[in-house]
Amino acid sequence: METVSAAARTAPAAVIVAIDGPSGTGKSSTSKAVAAQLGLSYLDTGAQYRAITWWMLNNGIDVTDAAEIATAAAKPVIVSGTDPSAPTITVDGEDASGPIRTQEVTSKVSAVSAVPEVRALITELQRTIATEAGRGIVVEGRDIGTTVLPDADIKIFLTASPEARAARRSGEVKGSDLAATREALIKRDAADSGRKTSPLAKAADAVEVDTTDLTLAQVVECVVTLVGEKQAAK
Ligand SMILES: Nc1ncnc2c1ncn2[C@@H]1O[C@H](COP(=O)(O)OP(=O)(O)OP(=O)(O)O)[C@@H](O)[C@H]1O
Ligand SMILES: Nc1ccn([C@H]2C[C@H](O)[C@@H](COP(=O)(O)O)O2)c(=O)n1
Repeated sequence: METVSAAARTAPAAVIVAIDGPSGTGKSSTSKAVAAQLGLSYLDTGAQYRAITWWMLNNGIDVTDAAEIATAAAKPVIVSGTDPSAPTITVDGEDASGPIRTQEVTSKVSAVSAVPEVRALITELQRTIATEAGRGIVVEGRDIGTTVLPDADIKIFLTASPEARAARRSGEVKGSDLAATREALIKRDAADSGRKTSPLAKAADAVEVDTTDLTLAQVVECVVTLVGEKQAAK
């Protein structure tokens, strides 16, 4: 007869939460808060694409040349720390959390992340991290529900008007130009939605949450409730 340990009998099943959406819809803030509240790990997949872009820029790779990007893609070692209260990202052992947020990286990341060889490597890394998260994980990005974790327990697609998203982003940087921020967001979303390989898209079975008129606390409560309902129905 098969024996089951006491720990295995009592341990709750790991829960996988996929949160996708365009830039500035609140994916990172929401995902971190939900993960912290539910005791889950957290993975910012955008940070991984930013990290590989930063490495390419630092290593003289022509980021307008897809073939050059593809050839170099496996060289950097990217490590993500998944504690929602202190997420980390290193490239070849170096802390990259600051440099990956520069304007230069933001303006180049869509081109680098569109290269299929980059996506294949980063997707594999993301799946390994999700598999190893003992209690479960909240993974946020653009293609998590459609491609990276199509069997996620719950998929959320966050949206917000371009005006609300631009206002949120402008609020982070003193003196920033609201119209220019809005145009930059729209341009990056168009590039991310228009690429051939796993574009930004809502999975057919994702729940869409429009955050335009919701506070961050309301969005977090909404997602925590949806996760709870899904787990209760299991
Ligand atoms: N519901 C909300 N109401 C008001 N501000 C919010 C809300 N959600 C997030 N924010 C703020 O908007 C900004 C962008 O949020 P966040 O970084 O979480 O978005 P994101 O979708 O992860 O963006 P990106 O994809 O560009 O990384 C942050 O300053 C955050 O504090
Ligand atoms: N799953 C993902 C996550 C991110 N990207 C790309 C596209 C984004 O413009 C960029 C930066 O993401 P952010 O830090 O703004 O969330 O990374 C992707 O292609 N797939």
